[in-house]
Amino acid sequence: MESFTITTPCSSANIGPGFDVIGLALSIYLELTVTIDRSKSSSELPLNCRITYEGEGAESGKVPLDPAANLITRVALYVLRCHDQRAFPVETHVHIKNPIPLGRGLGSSGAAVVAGVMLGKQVGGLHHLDDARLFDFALMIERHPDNVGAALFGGFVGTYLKPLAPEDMARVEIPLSEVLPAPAGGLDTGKRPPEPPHGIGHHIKFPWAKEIKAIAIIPNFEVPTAKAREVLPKDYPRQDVTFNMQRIALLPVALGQSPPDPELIHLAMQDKLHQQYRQTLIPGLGEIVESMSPSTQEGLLGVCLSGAGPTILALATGNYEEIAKKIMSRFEKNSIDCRWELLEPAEGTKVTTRHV
Ligand SMILES: Nc1ncnc2c1ncn2[C@@H]1O[C@H](COP(=O)(O)OP(=O)(O)O)[C@@H](O)[C@H]1O
Ligand SMILES: N[C@@H](CCOP(=O)(O)O)C(=O)O
Repeated sequence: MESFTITTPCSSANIGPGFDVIGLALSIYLELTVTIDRSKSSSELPLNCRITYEGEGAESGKVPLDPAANLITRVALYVLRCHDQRAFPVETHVHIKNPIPLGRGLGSSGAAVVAGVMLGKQVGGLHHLDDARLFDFALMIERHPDNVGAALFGGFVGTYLKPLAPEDMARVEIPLSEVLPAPAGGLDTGKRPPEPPHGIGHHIKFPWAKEIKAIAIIPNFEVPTAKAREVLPKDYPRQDVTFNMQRIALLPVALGQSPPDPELIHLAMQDKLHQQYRQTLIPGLGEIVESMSPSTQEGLLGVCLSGAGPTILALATGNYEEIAKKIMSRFEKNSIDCRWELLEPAEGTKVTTRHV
């Protein structure tokens, strides 16, 4: 029996001005425990794989257990099929433990995609795939690099896409439905799926001041990221773009400096490219971002929408509960219940092999 565990952190993307660029891996971990019984020569299981699931959304059955429909195993199959392996090894069991809330702006899908590419690599024995190449595979599925970059590499990262040659660009623009075909019969067309071009995405790690912790205030409703991207405009006024560029030039320096400078961080976390448009989906967002500042709240550094929301991320050096409760009370005015968690920067995706 072969057994290994894949651990992938959740992430908060954007951190204010860094729309689709900046990501922060945080300490809630998706965990896959995988066992493969190599003594068996055939399997009755669909695609040779059995999935069990515990954690967020388990009771509502939101996460499919069919390996042709589950995001993690579909991504693993994509990696396998790009290497001419049609299914999982015979008798593969994937147990998913997922404490990352779904559709809340904490990168649950980014973590699932990264865990999926790593699963494909491990079960397929594709040891030549290094993290840079796994990033390419992840970017064929989740096409903004901030969450997957943070989930794969860990820490506080800036991510960027390389300008691609026209033929490679065409491959990256292939509709997602062809990269990850619809479930069941459609999934195995017998054709090799489109392989990612090499070096689509890159990242750089920024320092993070040890004093800074992240408070996640998590409302009890979901905002699917795809929906939160639809409300964004296609074009932006030049002054709004300049506003964000000025702040993004400050942000990585401000969050790396020890001791942290609250006024500088608060300024560096302002945004004009996504938050104002997403207010329509997240009642109270505008008021929360505008009303919370270090000058009126001891310990607070800055507040922003986490990813596409609805979670609010507050960075702070103390008074965590007080800050969380203030933000929660603003949501309560709009009849929204929340919970909160105190998180820290996390390392990237890890594989641990066990001998059973
Ligand atoms: N562990 C998981 N296993 C399978 N699917 C998952 C998992 N985590 C997330 N997903 C899928 O991703 C969706 C949420 O993605 P998204 O709307 O991008 O929100 P976010 O990434 O902010 O949580 C879920 O509804 C589910 O379909
Ligand atoms: N840059 C993306 C980040 C989405 O993050 P998620 O955690 O909400 O999936 C965006 O802002 O759309």
